[in-house]
Amino acid sequence: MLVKHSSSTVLRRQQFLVRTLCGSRTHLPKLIRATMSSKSEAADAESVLRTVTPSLDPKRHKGQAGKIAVIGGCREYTGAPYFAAISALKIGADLSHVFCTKDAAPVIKSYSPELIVHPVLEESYTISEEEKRKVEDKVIGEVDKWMERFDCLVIGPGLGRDPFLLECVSKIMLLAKKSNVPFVVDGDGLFLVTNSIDLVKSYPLAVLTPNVNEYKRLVQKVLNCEVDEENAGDQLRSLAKQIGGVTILRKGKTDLISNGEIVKSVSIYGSPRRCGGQGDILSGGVAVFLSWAQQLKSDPERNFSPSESPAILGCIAASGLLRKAAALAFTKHKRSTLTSDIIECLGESLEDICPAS
Ligand SMILES: NC(=O)C1=CN([C@@H]2O[C@H](COP(=O)(O)OP(=O)(O)OC[C@H]3O[C@@H](n4cnc5c(N)ncnc54)[C@H](O)[C@@H]3O)[C@@H](O)[C@H]2O)[C@@H](O)CC1
Ligand SMILES: Nc1ncnc2c1ncn2[C@@H]1O[C@H](COP(=O)(O)OP(=O)(O)OP(=O)(O)O)[C@@H](O)[C@H]1O
Ligand SMILES: [Mg+2]
Repeated sequence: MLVKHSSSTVLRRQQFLVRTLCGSRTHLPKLIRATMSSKSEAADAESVLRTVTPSLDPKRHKGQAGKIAVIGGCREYTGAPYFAAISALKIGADLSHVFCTKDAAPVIKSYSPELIVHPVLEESYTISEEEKRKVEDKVIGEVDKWMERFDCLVIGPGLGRDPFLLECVSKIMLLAKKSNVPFVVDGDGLFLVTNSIDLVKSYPLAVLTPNVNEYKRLVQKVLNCEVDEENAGDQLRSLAKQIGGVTILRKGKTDLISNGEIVKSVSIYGSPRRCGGQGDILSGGVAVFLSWAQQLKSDPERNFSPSESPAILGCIAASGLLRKAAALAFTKHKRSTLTSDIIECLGESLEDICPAS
């Protein structure tokens, strides 16, 4: 039988072996030294999922389990905002909104009647130079009407990179910060933030979820160096610290999470399929679990330690659930596993850990 060990067990064993064999740290082989100097603590994702997922209490009213808004969706991309928004609902949020361009809205609406879709964003090609200021005010006004009702935003899935649209989205980020609404920045939202890091700097309610390319660009821009795989945990911690303590979830074979203080890892076995859209599920999931963890934090009977910040807990829970659902979808669909198949497995995977009754 194949026995799997957690990375911390493996690390402890490596350290024990190395101490026993070499006696001194200076003699350690390079790879083991790198692992030791780049410590991250393996998170118990299932336990976090159990802690943050609320029970289905008949006394609660619509909205109390979370109101999420995705800012994304343009002419090219309609799948990404849909995946993020529908995942939020499938995990257990009560309401899921999408703010997208006028072109994308009918398409996203046609995927699902469950989503509330606002066709408010504009790309440069639809407006003249003279209209820009008026249109920007209108876009901001439309989003502002709703802002205080949201528990968390997901900014970026399928947003595209149109300069005028991104300018409007940077104003939406300022609105969210003014209202203390947490936000998850993903996809093209990270393109925007990497070029204007002040948009998120020192905002404790910001979570960045970069994939391999997005992370590389962030490291180059903020730390002015290349990605250092041998010291992955330490580098992530430095990056988060440099951006003023925002939370970063670095996606990959192992998901690494840091807020500049601690580094946690999630490496539950997921799926070998790398089809597009899995990061979008993750961003919707982080938004929901972060909102639930925020609710727990406001409970005076709960004593939160700094390592249990809602953002960190949200990232751990979403990563664990996505990986579990991806593994389940893969057992059913093998090579033809798609993002929609993984979304269909979110409920069953969460049920396995936190039964509804
Ligand atoms: N169905 C959809 O509408 C989808 C839209 N998406 C959106 O597409 C936009 C661009 O996102 P991308 O993730 O493509 O941007 P990236 O900058 O991550 O990827 C750009 C290119 O890098 C390559 N790449 C990706 N992962 C890599 C890896 N591990 N190693 C080496 N090369 C790699 C890809 O093949 C792609 O051509 C975002 O707005 C995103 O949200 C994606 O979320 C995927 C699904
Ligand atoms: N090599 C890998 N092995 C196992 N799981 C992985 C691997 N790479 C990524 N994942 C999982 O897939 C999730 C999505 O990561 P990915 O890098 O595909 O994001 P992305 O490129 O932003 O996706 P999207 O196509 O939605 O934009 C991660 O959180 C992680 O759990
Ligand atoms: Mg992505």
